[in-house]
Amino acid sequence: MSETDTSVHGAETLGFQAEVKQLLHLMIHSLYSNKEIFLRELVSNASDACDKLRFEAIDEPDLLQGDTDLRIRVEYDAAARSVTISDNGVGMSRDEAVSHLGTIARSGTKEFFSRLTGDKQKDAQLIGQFGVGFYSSFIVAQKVSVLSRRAGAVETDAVLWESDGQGEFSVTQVEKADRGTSVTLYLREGEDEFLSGWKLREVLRRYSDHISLPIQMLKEEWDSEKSEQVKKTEWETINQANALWTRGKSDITDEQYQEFYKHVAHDYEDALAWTHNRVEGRSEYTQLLYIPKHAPMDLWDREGKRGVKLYVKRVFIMDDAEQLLPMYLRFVRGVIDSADLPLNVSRELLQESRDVRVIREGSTKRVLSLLEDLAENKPEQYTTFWEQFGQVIKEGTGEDTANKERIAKLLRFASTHADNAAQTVSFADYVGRMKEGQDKIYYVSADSFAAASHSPHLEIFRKKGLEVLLLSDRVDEWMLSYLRDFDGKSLVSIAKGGLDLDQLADDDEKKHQTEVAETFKPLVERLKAALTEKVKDVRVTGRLVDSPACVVVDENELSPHLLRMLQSAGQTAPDVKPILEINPEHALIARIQASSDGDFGEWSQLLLDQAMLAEGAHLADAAGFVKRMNRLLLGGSAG
Ligand SMILES: Nc1ncnc2c1ncn2[C@@H]1O[C@H](COP(=O)(O)OP(=O)(O)OP(=O)(O)O)[C@@H](O)[C@H]1O
Repeated sequence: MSETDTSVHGAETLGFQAEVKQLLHLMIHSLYSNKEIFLRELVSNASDACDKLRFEAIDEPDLLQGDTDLRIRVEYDAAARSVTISDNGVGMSRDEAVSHLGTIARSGTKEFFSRLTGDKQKDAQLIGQFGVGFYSSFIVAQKVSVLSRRAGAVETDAVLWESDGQGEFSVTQVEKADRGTSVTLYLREGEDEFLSGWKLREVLRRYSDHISLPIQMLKEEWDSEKSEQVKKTEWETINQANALWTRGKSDITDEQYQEFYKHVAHDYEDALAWTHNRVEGRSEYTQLLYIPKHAPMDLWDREGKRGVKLYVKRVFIMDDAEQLLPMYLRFVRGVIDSADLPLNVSRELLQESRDVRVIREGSTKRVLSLLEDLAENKPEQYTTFWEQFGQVIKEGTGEDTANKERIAKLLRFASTHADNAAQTVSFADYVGRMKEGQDKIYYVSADSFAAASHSPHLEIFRKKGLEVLLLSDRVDEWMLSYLRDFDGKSLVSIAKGGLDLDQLADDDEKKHQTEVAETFKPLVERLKAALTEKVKDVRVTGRLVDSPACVVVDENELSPHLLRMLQSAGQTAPDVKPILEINPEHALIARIQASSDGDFGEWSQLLLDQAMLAEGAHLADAAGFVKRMNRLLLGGSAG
């Protein structure tokens, strides 16, 4: 928070929050090559301020005080070397100016600062993602003055906020004849290019044409006597000044769509893709929804910002209307403009509204179609999307049962096919590569990709050339509890239950397995007796090739990986004893079989412990394991 320093002639000097100072410094250095964005940001703020006023005036029409033509004006003064952006929007009170223009109160702030690297280019991108906003004024201005009067406040109760962007700002109570905000930038040395009507018009048209309010500048005419452009007293509107989403698709260029995205999403980068539709019939609404290129800083913050902007008949109602899209599409940004909702709709009302339910279902379908289109026709873009938002989409399998099948088709996994961590395999790819006789989709889940891809359970699959999906995202186990099959093929964990690869084994193999099980029966019984408290069962397996043993759990039990996740989340997890499976072909099994009764207990324990370790478990008695292993390595006896 800011702290009060001095109070001179009614002006109060306050310090910026530490993060603001840091951000200002970074912004000036990292974003200089794209300095004209300050104009976009200030116009965007002015437009938001007008939207807010229009919304507040629904309940309190007096706020408009007869001045109902909301607009934004841009002026320059060559002599004073200043540019001013003014609006007749909602304005700010003194306290609002202090907190909005002196601090950053946004979720994801901590995360943002922790990710800065000092590398100009990378940081510029991060700042862009974080949102540059008002502070971008200081890229070109050595001093900024904000004069503002809150709608509803009296003339004498306006505020003048001033700063050179160095660490402090001052606020003074002043008079202002009309409502709204004027931001004046006193340009730095060398920034004179913005003292030109032509240049300002060019930048405004490029960045702010989508703004639905008129953006006005004073008319200029060429004076041949003076040989210069001369300003008139009349204002002219330099943008189209109608809401972009109400225009026909063919009247909007990609650049205009992108600039509008930056305005609604407060993003600095282009969007990855968008979908724009007008829905008519029983429910009438327009949606313009975008998928960003980057996950926001607060994607995993439950309190984080989400949702789209809601308009009712072109009147702005609220930012972040969460009810308009399901949680797993929380990264989508954009606008929904309803013709059916009442103007005084509240957040509570949104929760119960049938119209909202219809909009939500319709919008979800549109976003899914957009993603399907990317996946099919623009695979590179889909890869970008998946890297950023894949884990969130997986939540949809549990959250949105109605669309579960469509969501399942959008999922991508790592698998033993490419054997790297990139999640590029769809269920359809997997099914297309299934072996003859294979009727299941196999997967293994672990705490990390490395643990999954080194799982001993994979050995027989690798040997037989059967593909296995390698799952290691935190959300995977949760997803699997909802997603049991795909296209009629059940999803089967290779670490659970007695693996039934019978259809894939030939007669000789089957015969061999039965014989082996018979031969090793006595050893199995000995192991069971030695590990009686620690395992549920011991059996001979055909699933191992290089490892001597592994642990599995029963089909209907929670996997060890899931149990560990529950424990680390502080939940009480049931006590599940594993089943120890041994590889009869392994030399270590032969060694154990030959060990004396005195050593057998130690060997059994060692076998179990190493199988647990390979599975990713933490041993309760790791020191005991090490001692035991060393003793046995040196050929000693249990003593
Ligand atoms: N012209 C204005 N009229 C009224 N309030 C304003 C105006 N400009 C800025 N503000 C207030 O200051 C706040 C901070 O503005 P700033 O541009 O830094 O961030 P933002 O618009 O919230 O987000 P972003 O940084 O992503 O643009 C705004 O949210 C708004 O409350």
